[in-house]
Formats: sequence, C-alpha cells, structure tokens
Amino acid sequence: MPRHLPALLDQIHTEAQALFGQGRVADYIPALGEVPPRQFGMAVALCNGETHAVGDAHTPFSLQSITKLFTFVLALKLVGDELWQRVGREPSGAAFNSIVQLETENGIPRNPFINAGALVITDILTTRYAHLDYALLGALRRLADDPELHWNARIAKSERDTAHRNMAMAYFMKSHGNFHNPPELVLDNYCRQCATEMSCSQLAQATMFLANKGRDQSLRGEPDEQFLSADDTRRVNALLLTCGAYDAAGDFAYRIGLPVKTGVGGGIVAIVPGVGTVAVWAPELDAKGNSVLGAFALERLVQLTGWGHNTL
Ligand SMILES: NC(=O)CC[C@H](N)C(=O)O
Repeated sequence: MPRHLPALLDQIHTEAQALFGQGRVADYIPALGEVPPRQFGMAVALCNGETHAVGDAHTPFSLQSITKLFTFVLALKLVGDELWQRVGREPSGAAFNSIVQLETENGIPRNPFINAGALVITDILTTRYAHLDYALLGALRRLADDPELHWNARIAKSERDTAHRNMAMAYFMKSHGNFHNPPELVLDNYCRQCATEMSCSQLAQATMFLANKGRDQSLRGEPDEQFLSADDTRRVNALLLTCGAYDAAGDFAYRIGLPVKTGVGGGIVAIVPGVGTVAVWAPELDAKGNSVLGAFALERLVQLTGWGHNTL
C-alpha cells in the first residue's frame, strides 16, 4: 500500500475538479435529475483494515446499476451455474438499456450487468424470496456494516413511474419464456433495488469481499463470513472487468484495468483483488452513463499507485 495514499487522494480530488461541467446528471429518472452536479467523493478500503476518504465520500447517493453486482452475487449463491441458462456472460457492446440483442438472441440477455440481464436476475430472486426488497437490504446492511441502510422511496417511485423501457424488455423476455414472475412485480423490486443509497465509504466496505477472496469482515465485531466462494469471487471479478461498464467496458479496461461496476447515480466501485476496493461518486455522466470524474479519478489512482499492474 502506498504510504502516501491520503496525499494521493487529495491530489486526485483537486485534479478532478477541473472536469466539473463536462458531463450531465442523469434525468431520465426524474428524481435523479435533481441531484446537485458538482459533487465528488472517493473512498478506499484496504484488506489490511485501513480506510481513507476524500471529498463527499460520506454523502449517500443512488447506487442504481451498482446494485446489479449485489443481486448477481446473491443469485449466484442461490442457484449457481443454472443461472447461465437464463443470462449470458459476454460483453454486450450496446447501451445499458438496449433492447435490440434480445430479439436476435431468443430473449437471453448478454450479461447480468445490463438492464435486461439484471431484470432476469431480479426475476430469479423474486421467485426465491417472498420479500426480495427486505432480503436484499438485509444482505447489504451486513456487507456495508450499516443497519440503517435503506432505499430512497421517492427515487424508486420516480423510476417505477417511468420504467416503460425496462417493462418492455421484461415482457419481451416473458414472450420467450425467460421471465417467470409478473413483470410489474419484478419491476417494483428492481426499482427499489436500484434506489438503494450508500456513501462511497459504505460502498467500498460493502464490496470488500470481492478483494478478499469472498470473505466479508465485519466492522461491528460480528464473525467473518465466507460470503462467496473464492472461485466464484474470481469469476465475478472477471465479469466486472469485461461487462461492468456497459458499452464502455473496453475503454474502462484500457484506462483502469480493474473490475468495476458503474451506475447512473454517478457511482463507480473498483476492485483491486488482494489489495482493497475503491468507491468514487460524482453525478455528472458521459454519453454512455458513466461518471466522468469517477472514471478520471480511478484512472489517476491506478497510474499513481500501480494497482492492477501485476494482476493482468
Ligand atoms: N445504468 C444504470 O445505472 C441504470 C439503472 C437504472 N435503474 C435503469 O434501469 O435504467
């Protein structure tokens, strides 16, 4: 671990300010459009227990697609490899909310991290849990070490009221037999899931199991838990590297070279296996729906620390 990490984070924080104004806050979910754009936070959690944070790292933000990582892990734990009969594991090269591939690929989404794939995952979890929203919240509260963690009901409703495109995908997959529950019910769960809020420091903590061969260490004195097997952890990280940033996954791999998951709330989490996790948040997005300052900050961090250089 670089001794001077706090100074590096300060430097990145300062450099990132120059990029304010280059992106736009997502407003296709109306309530997300109200988030003040000029915010930036970054938090690092290290496997040795150290944590570092800068800027707005303790401000909660809407996780949005970052929740796809958690729901996928839960589904993988529950149904294992059977899951691959209903969703692929190839990069899509298309926008996160694209519908076109479903038509030529028999209603099987390319991967679990685009909207269509995440909807199938939420469908799988809806079959397994009578109250998926609370089951998911329970898992996230444990991972983030925060019993108060919640979803934002206003943002969930705002997305649900305008979820026409996701609903269309759900019905299309249902016509192919790849959707088992009523789309309305799954969309209710999906919109609540996406509206879950965490700060950067909580998100870095909640994803530590991915840097730690699947082991979740509690900050609150609870016993450690093997949350995911070491093999599955390696697989999840591979998928995050190839599919975690939608149709910018190649660009992210080139610039940052780490497993990542992005969301239209402006958050990005990156995993540095064996070292730690980095969560960054800045609401202004590029044209592909990824945080402009967030991607810049991660790129600078790997340049300045060398993280990831010996893992690829
Ligand atoms: N890329 C994202 O973060 C998208 C999530 C959002 N809830 C949607 O379905 O459109």
